[in-house]
Amino acid sequence: MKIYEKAPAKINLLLDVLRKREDGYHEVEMIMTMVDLADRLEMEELPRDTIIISSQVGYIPLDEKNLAFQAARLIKERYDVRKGVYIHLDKKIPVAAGLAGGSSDAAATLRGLNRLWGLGISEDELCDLGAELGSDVPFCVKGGTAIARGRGEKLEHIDHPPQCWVVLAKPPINVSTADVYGKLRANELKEHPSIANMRDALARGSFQDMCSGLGNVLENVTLELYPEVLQLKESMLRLGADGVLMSGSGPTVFGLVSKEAKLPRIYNGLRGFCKEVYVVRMLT
Ligand SMILES: C[C@@](CO)(OP(=O)(O)O)[C@H](O)COP(=O)(O)OP(=O)(O)OC[C@H]1O[C@@H](n2ccc(N)nc2=O)[C@H](O)[C@@H]1O
Ligand SMILES: Nc1ncnc2c1ncn2[C@@H]1O[C@H](COP(=O)(O)OP(=O)(O)O)[C@@H](O)[C@H]1O
Repeated sequence: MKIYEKAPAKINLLLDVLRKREDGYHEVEMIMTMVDLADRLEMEELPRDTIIISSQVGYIPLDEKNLAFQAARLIKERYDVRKGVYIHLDKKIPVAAGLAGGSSDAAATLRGLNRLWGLGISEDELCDLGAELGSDVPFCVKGGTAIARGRGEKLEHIDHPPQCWVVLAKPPINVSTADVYGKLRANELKEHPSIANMRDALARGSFQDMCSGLGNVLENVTLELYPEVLQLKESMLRLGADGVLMSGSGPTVFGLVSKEAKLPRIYNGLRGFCKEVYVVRMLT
Protein backbone atom coordinates (compact mmCIF):
# COMPACT_ATOMS: atom_id res chain seq x y z
CA MET A 1 0.00 0.00 0.00
CA LYS A 2 1.19 3.51 -0.83
CA ILE A 3 0.12 6.56 1.12
CA TYR A 4 0.63 10.24 0.42
CA GLU A 5 1.07 13.24 2.73
CA LYS A 6 1.40 16.93 1.93
CA ALA A 7 4.04 18.91 3.78
CA PRO A 8 3.26 22.64 3.49
CA ALA A 9 5.71 25.50 4.10
CA LYS A 10 5.27 27.88 7.02
CA ILE A 11 5.83 31.59 7.31
CA ASN A 12 6.36 33.57 10.51
CA LEU A 13 4.06 36.59 10.59
CA LEU A 14 5.81 37.52 13.80
CA LEU A 15 8.98 36.28 15.47
CA ASP A 16 10.12 37.63 18.81
CA VAL A 17 12.95 36.36 20.99
CA LEU A 18 12.55 36.87 24.73
CA ARG A 19 15.91 35.55 25.98
CA LYS A 20 18.65 33.02 25.50
CA ARG A 21 18.14 29.93 27.62
CA GLU A 22 20.58 27.86 29.63
CA ASP A 23 20.22 24.96 27.15
CA GLY A 24 21.48 27.15 24.27
CA TYR A 25 18.05 27.56 22.66
CA HIS A 26 16.15 30.84 22.61
CA GLU A 27 12.81 31.45 24.27
CA VAL A 28 10.60 32.65 21.41
CA GLU A 29 7.12 34.01 20.75
CA MET A 30 6.09 33.51 17.15
CA ILE A 31 2.93 33.65 15.07
CA MET A 32 3.11 31.01 12.38
CA THR A 33 0.82 29.98 9.56
CA MET A 34 0.97 27.64 6.57
CA VAL A 35 1.05 28.62 2.91
CA ASP A 36 0.00 26.65 -0.15
CA LEU A 37 3.49 25.63 -1.26
CA ALA A 38 4.11 22.02 -0.28
CA ASP A 39 6.42 19.05 -0.61
CA ARG A 40 4.59 15.82 -1.40
CA LEU A 41 5.61 12.60 0.35
CA GLU A 42 4.94 9.09 -0.90
CA MET A 43 5.40 6.27 1.63
CA GLU A 44 5.37 2.55 1.02
CA GLU A 45 6.08 -0.35 3.37
CA LEU A 46 9.16 -2.43 2.53
CA PRO A 47 9.57 -6.14 3.21
CA ARG A 48 12.99 -5.47 4.85
CA ASP A 49 13.45 -3.58 8.15
CA THR A 50 15.12 -0.51 6.64
CA ILE A 51 14.45 3.17 5.84
CA ILE A 52 15.11 4.37 2.30
CA ILE A 53 14.69 8.01 1.26
CA SER A 54 14.71 9.33 -2.29
CA SER A 55 14.02 12.72 -3.82
CA GLN A 56 13.95 14.33 -7.24
CA VAL A 57 16.42 16.99 -6.00
CA GLY A 58 20.10 16.27 -5.57
CA TYR A 59 20.96 18.89 -2.96
CA ILE A 60 19.43 17.46 0.23
CA PRO A 61 20.89 14.63 2.30
CA LEU A 62 19.12 11.28 1.81
CA ASP A 63 20.75 9.46 4.73
CA GLU A 64 20.20 9.80 8.47
CA LYS A 65 20.73 13.57 8.16
CA ASN A 66 17.37 13.84 6.40
CA LEU A 67 14.64 14.90 8.82
CA ALA A 68 12.15 12.47 7.23
CA PHE A 69 14.63 9.64 7.87
CA GLN A 70 15.01 10.78 11.49
CA ALA A 71 11.21 10.93 11.92
CA ALA A 72 10.80 7.38 10.54
CA ARG A 73 13.61 6.05 12.75
CA LEU A 74 12.14 7.73 15.83
CA ILE A 75 8.63 6.35 15.33
CA LYS A 76 10.01 2.84 14.59
CA GLU A 77 12.15 2.85 17.74
CA ARG A 78 9.53 4.34 20.04
CA TYR A 79 6.69 2.05 18.89
CA ASP A 80 8.87 -1.00 18.25
CA VAL A 81 7.88 -1.24 14.58
CA ARG A 82 10.03 -3.88 12.87
CA LYS A 83 9.01 -2.98 9.34
CA GLY A 84 10.74 -0.97 6.66
CA VAL A 85 9.59 2.03 4.67
CA TYR A 86 10.45 3.72 1.41
CA ILE A 87 9.81 7.48 1.43
CA HIS A 88 9.98 9.61 -1.70
CA LEU A 89 10.21 13.37 -1.16
CA ASP A 90 8.89 15.43 -4.03
CA LYS A 91 10.55 18.70 -2.94
CA LYS A 92 8.84 21.94 -3.87
CA ILE A 93 9.77 24.05 -0.82
CA PRO A 94 13.15 25.78 -1.20
CA VAL A 95 15.79 24.33 1.15
CA ALA A 96 17.38 26.23 4.07
CA ALA A 97 15.02 29.06 3.28
CA GLY A 98 13.24 29.85 6.58
CA LEU A 99 10.14 28.01 5.34
CA ALA A 100 10.56 24.84 7.48
CA GLY A 101 10.71 22.45 4.52
CA GLY A 102 12.67 19.81 6.42
CA SER A 103 10.54 20.19 9.56
CA SER A 104 7.35 19.85 7.53
CA ASP A 105 8.71 16.70 5.83
CA ALA A 106 9.46 15.27 9.29
CA ALA A 107 5.94 16.12 10.49
CA ALA A 108 4.36 14.59 7.37
CA THR A 109 6.42 11.42 7.91
CA LEU A 110 5.14 11.13 11.49
CA ARG A 111 1.53 11.60 10.36
CA GLY A 112 1.97 9.26 7.40
CA LEU A 113 3.64 6.38 9.24
CA ASN A 114 1.04 6.62 12.01
CA ARG A 115 -1.54 5.93 9.28
CA LEU A 116 0.48 3.40 7.27
CA TRP A 117 1.19 1.24 10.31
CA GLY A 118 -2.12 1.89 12.12
CA LEU A 119 -0.32 2.95 15.29
CA GLY A 120 -3.14 5.07 16.72
CA ILE A 121 -0.77 7.76 18.05
CA SER A 122 -2.61 10.93 19.10
CA GLU A 123 -1.75 14.27 17.47
CA ASP A 124 -0.36 15.55 20.79
CA GLU A 125 1.95 12.53 21.04
CA LEU A 126 3.08 13.11 17.45
CA CYS A 127 3.92 16.69 18.48
CA ASP A 128 5.98 15.43 21.42
CA LEU A 129 7.89 13.12 19.08
CA GLY A 130 8.28 16.02 16.63
CA ALA A 131 9.81 18.24 19.32
CA GLU A 132 12.67 15.73 19.58
CA LEU A 133 13.44 16.33 15.90
CA GLY A 134 13.29 20.14 15.76
CA SER A 135 11.65 23.20 17.30
CA ASP A 136 9.34 23.82 14.31
CA VAL A 137 8.20 20.21 13.87
CA PRO A 138 5.29 20.28 16.42
CA PHE A 139 3.75 23.25 14.59
CA CYS A 140 4.16 21.43 11.29
CA VAL A 141 2.42 18.35 12.74
CA LYS A 142 -0.70 20.36 13.57
CA GLY A 143 -0.59 23.12 10.96
CA GLY A 144 -3.13 25.94 11.08
CA THR A 145 -2.24 29.29 12.60
CA ALA A 146 -0.66 29.36 16.04
CA ILE A 147 1.31 31.27 18.60
CA ALA A 148 4.42 29.18 19.27
CA ARG A 149 6.25 29.67 22.56
CA GLY A 150 9.06 27.95 24.45
CA ARG A 151 11.63 27.06 21.79
CA GLY A 152 8.70 26.83 19.35
CA GLU A 153 7.02 23.65 20.57
CA LYS A 154 4.32 25.13 22.85
CA LEU A 155 1.36 25.87 20.60
CA GLU A 156 -1.78 27.93 21.02
CA HIS A 157 -4.03 27.93 17.98
CA ILE A 158 -5.50 31.29 16.99
CA ASP A 159 -7.59 32.75 14.14
CA HIS A 160 -6.33 32.27 10.59
CA PRO A 161 -5.08 35.34 8.74
CA PRO A 162 -7.50 37.01 6.34
CA GLN A 163 -7.13 35.41 2.89
CA CYS A 164 -4.59 37.12 0.65
CA TRP A 165 -1.80 36.41 -1.82
CA VAL A 166 1.66 35.58 -0.54
CA VAL A 167 4.67 36.22 -2.77
CA LEU A 168 7.74 34.28 -1.64
CA ALA A 169 11.19 35.19 -2.96
CA LYS A 170 14.28 33.24 -2.01
CA PRO A 171 17.65 34.76 -2.89
CA PRO A 172 20.34 32.24 -3.91
CA ILE A 173 21.99 31.96 -0.48
CA ASN A 174 21.59 29.32 2.22
CA VAL A 175 21.18 30.57 5.75
CA SER A 176 21.94 28.45 8.81
CA THR A 177 19.32 28.88 11.54
CA ALA A 178 21.91 28.08 14.22
CA ASP A 179 24.23 30.83 12.88
CA VAL A 180 21.50 33.45 12.92
CA TYR A 181 20.36 32.64 16.47
CA GLY A 182 24.04 32.46 17.43
CA LYS A 183 24.68 36.03 16.25
CA LEU A 184 21.55 37.50 17.87
CA ARG A 185 22.13 39.60 20.99
CA ALA A 186 18.82 38.72 22.61
CA ASN A 187 19.38 40.80 25.74
CA GLU A 188 20.13 43.95 23.76
CA LEU A 189 16.97 43.99 21.64
CA LYS A 190 15.38 47.42 21.93
CA GLU A 191 12.16 46.75 20.09
CA HIS A 192 9.83 43.78 20.20
CA PRO A 193 6.97 43.22 17.76
CA SER A 194 3.58 42.99 19.46
CA ILE A 195 2.02 39.52 19.62
CA ALA A 196 -1.14 41.06 21.11
CA ASN A 197 -1.60 43.45 18.17
CA MET A 198 -1.05 40.73 15.56
CA ARG A 199 -3.37 38.30 17.31
CA ASP A 200 -5.98 41.03 17.50
CA ALA A 201 -5.53 41.90 13.80
CA LEU A 202 -6.13 38.24 12.88
CA ALA A 203 -9.15 38.00 15.18
CA ARG A 204 -10.65 41.07 13.45
CA GLY A 205 -9.67 39.81 10.00
CA SER A 206 -7.90 43.10 9.34
CA PHE A 207 -5.50 42.71 6.40
CA GLN A 208 -4.09 46.19 6.89
CA ASP A 209 -3.33 45.71 10.58
CA MET A 210 -1.80 42.31 9.84
CA CYS A 211 0.56 44.01 7.37
CA SER A 212 1.53 46.79 9.76
CA GLY A 213 2.01 44.31 12.65
CA LEU A 214 4.57 42.11 10.84
CA GLY A 215 7.89 41.82 12.70
CA ASN A 216 10.87 39.51 13.06
CA VAL A 217 13.78 40.20 15.41
CA LEU A 218 16.04 37.81 13.46
CA GLU A 219 15.72 39.99 10.38
CA ASN A 220 18.46 42.47 11.31
CA VAL A 221 20.94 39.66 11.96
CA THR A 222 20.37 38.09 8.53
CA LEU A 223 20.25 41.50 6.80
CA GLU A 224 23.65 42.32 8.21
CA LEU A 225 25.08 39.03 6.93
CA TYR A 226 23.34 39.27 3.54
CA PRO A 227 22.50 42.83 2.37
CA GLU A 228 20.75 41.35 -0.70
CA VAL A 229 17.88 40.34 1.61
CA LEU A 230 17.29 44.01 2.42
CA GLN A 231 17.34 44.86 -1.30
CA LEU A 232 14.75 42.15 -1.85
CA LYS A 233 12.51 43.58 0.88
CA GLU A 234 12.79 47.07 -0.56
CA SER A 235 12.06 45.84 -4.08
CA MET A 236 8.96 43.96 -2.96
CA LEU A 237 7.61 47.06 -1.22
CA ARG A 238 8.44 49.29 -4.20
CA LEU A 239 6.72 46.85 -6.56
CA GLY A 240 3.52 47.17 -4.50
CA ALA A 241 3.35 44.45 -1.82
CA ASP A 242 1.23 45.63 1.12
CA GLY A 243 3.40 44.11 3.86
CA VAL A 244 6.85 42.54 3.64
CA LEU A 245 8.91 40.45 6.07
CA MET A 246 11.68 37.88 6.15
CA SER A 247 10.42 34.45 7.22
CA GLY A 248 12.14 32.71 10.17
CA SER A 249 15.92 32.96 9.99
CA GLY A 250 15.64 33.71 6.27
CA PRO A 251 16.66 34.31 3.62
CA THR A 252 13.15 34.00 2.06
CA VAL A 253 11.21 37.26 2.04
CA PHE A 254 7.43 37.15 1.81
CA GLY A 255 5.09 39.86 0.64
CA LEU A 256 1.39 39.98 1.50
CA VAL A 257 -0.81 41.27 -1.31
CA SER A 258 -4.56 41.83 -1.22
CA LYS A 259 -5.23 42.68 -4.88
CA GLU A 260 -4.62 40.01 -7.52
CA ALA A 261 -4.07 42.71 -10.15
CA LYS A 262 -0.83 43.74 -8.43
CA LEU A 263 0.73 40.28 -8.74
CA PRO A 264 2.16 40.33 -12.31
CA ARG A 265 4.16 43.51 -11.63
CA ILE A 266 5.55 42.15 -8.35
CA TYR A 267 6.32 38.70 -9.80
CA ASN A 268 7.97 39.98 -12.97
CA GLY A 269 9.88 42.69 -11.12
CA LEU A 270 11.33 40.19 -8.65
CA ARG A 271 12.10 37.54 -11.26
CA GLY A 272 14.46 40.09 -12.84
CA PHE A 273 17.05 39.35 -10.15
CA CYS A 274 15.73 36.40 -8.12
CA LYS A 275 15.14 33.00 -9.74
CA GLU A 276 13.02 31.49 -6.99
CA VAL A 277 9.76 33.42 -6.77
CA TYR A 278 6.42 31.79 -5.87
CA VAL A 279 2.92 33.22 -5.72
CA VAL A 280 0.75 31.23 -3.31
CA ARG A 281 -2.27 31.56 -1.02
CA MET A 282 -2.48 31.34 2.75
CA LEU A 283 -3.52 27.81 3.75
CA THR A 284 -6.62 28.52 5.82
C1 LIG B 1 13.88 30.35 13.04
C2 LIG B 1 12.73 29.40 12.92
C3 LIG B 1 11.43 30.19 13.08
O1 LIG B 1 10.29 29.43 12.79
O2 LIG B 1 12.63 28.73 11.69
P1 LIG B 1 13.57 28.52 10.37
O3 LIG B 1 14.17 29.80 9.95
O4 LIG B 1 14.61 27.50 10.74
O5 LIG B 1 12.62 27.98 9.32
C4 LIG B 1 12.77 28.34 14.06
O6 LIG B 1 12.83 28.96 15.33
C5 LIG B 1 13.89 27.34 13.94
O7 LIG B 1 13.36 26.09 14.17
P2 LIG B 1 14.14 24.74 13.67
O8 LIG B 1 14.71 24.95 12.32
O9 LIG B 1 13.19 23.60 13.89
O10 LIG B 1 15.32 24.72 14.70
P3 LIG B 1 16.06 23.50 15.45
O11 LIG B 1 16.43 22.47 14.43
O12 LIG B 1 15.30 23.08 16.66
O13 LIG B 1 17.38 24.25 15.94
C6 LIG B 1 18.43 24.63 15.10
C7 LIG B 1 19.32 25.56 15.88
O14 LIG B 1 18.70 26.85 15.98
C8 LIG B 1 18.88 27.41 17.28
N1 LIG B 1 17.56 27.65 17.91
C9 LIG B 1 16.44 27.10 17.40
C10 LIG B 1 15.21 27.36 17.98
C11 LIG B 1 15.17 28.21 19.10
N2 LIG B 1 14.00 28.50 19.71
N3 LIG B 1 16.29 28.75 19.60
C12 LIG B 1 17.51 28.49 19.02
O15 LIG B 1 18.53 29.01 19.46
C13 LIG B 1 19.73 26.42 18.06
O16 LIG B 1 21.06 26.83 17.91
C14 LIG B 1 19.55 25.12 17.32
O17 LIG B 1 20.68 24.30 17.42
N1 LIG C 1 13.67 16.64 4.18
C1 LIG C 1 14.50 17.69 4.09
N2 LIG C 1 14.23 18.69 3.26
C2 LIG C 1 15.05 19.77 3.20
N3 LIG C 1 16.17 19.90 3.90
C3 LIG C 1 16.51 18.94 4.77
C4 LIG C 1 15.67 17.79 4.89
N4 LIG C 1 16.23 17.01 5.83
C5 LIG C 1 17.34 17.62 6.25
N5 LIG C 1 17.53 18.78 5.61
C6 LIG C 1 18.64 19.74 5.89
O1 LIG C 1 18.10 20.69 6.80
C7 LIG C 1 18.64 21.99 6.59
C8 LIG C 1 17.53 23.05 6.77
O2 LIG C 1 16.59 22.88 5.75
P1 LIG C 1 15.08 23.43 5.77
O3 LIG C 1 14.27 22.68 6.76
O4 LIG C 1 14.62 23.41 4.37
O5 LIG C 1 15.30 24.95 6.19
P2 LIG C 1 14.80 25.93 7.32
O6 LIG C 1 15.25 25.37 8.66
O7 LIG C 1 15.47 27.22 6.99
O8 LIG C 1 13.33 26.07 7.24
C9 LIG C 1 19.26 21.97 5.20
O9 LIG C 1 20.60 22.28 5.34
C10 LIG C 1 19.08 20.55 4.67
O10 LIG C 1 20.28 20.02 4.16
